[in-house]
Amino acid sequence: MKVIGIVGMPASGKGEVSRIARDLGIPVVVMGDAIRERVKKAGLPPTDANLGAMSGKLRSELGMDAIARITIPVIEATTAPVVLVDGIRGDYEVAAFRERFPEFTLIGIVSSFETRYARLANRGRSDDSLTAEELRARDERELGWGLGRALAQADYTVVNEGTLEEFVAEVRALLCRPAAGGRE
Ligand SMILES: Nc1ncnc2c1ncn2[C@@H]1O[C@H](COP(=O)(O)OP(=O)(O)OP(=O)(O)O)[C@@H](O)[C@H]1O
Repeated sequence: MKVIGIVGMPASGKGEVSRIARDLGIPVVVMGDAIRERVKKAGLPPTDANLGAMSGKLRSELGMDAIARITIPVIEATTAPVVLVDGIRGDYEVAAFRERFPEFTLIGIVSSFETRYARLANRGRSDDSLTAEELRARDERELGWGLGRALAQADYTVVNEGTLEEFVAEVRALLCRPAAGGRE
């Protein structure tokens, strides 16, 4: 089973990569869904603060690779030859996936703070109404989980500073490359 991981700062374009993969027929497992599910079960609204607190709780109880370990059986259950996993936040998670899936490939998505902040303003998800300070705080929280170290371990890096069309073309080409875990 080939597993492709996506890592990037908040609003760098990871969700767009998932959409492109689905269009190519590659199933996508979103690590954040495990957190959203648990926040919902706890009867809490899916705010940035609640999602962050639940992630922190799982990591402190089960270890820094907790969400990866919760996600591995979900990936395996797809029984697909290629699966994309969205939501990697730390180097411990990368290590867990690399250990379980020898053909694991990590793709890093990179966008500047200004670009990410401008795109968030247009997205309108329930946890998106952020000031620049709040986005900085979200960045800091995720960097604290080892996001920078995970990005540094990427096998491929895509800079997402241009148009969506340019990004889509670059990601499609990458996902179709056999060396990147692609389908051909
Ligand atoms: N190149 C681009 N041009 C214009 N808009 C873009 C581009 N890339 C992504 N976007 C938009 O920016 C927003 C953030 O992207 P996306 O949701 O994919 O980020 P993310 O990394 O999944 O974010 P998060 O970490 O918060 O889940 C989305 O509305 C997306 O459609």
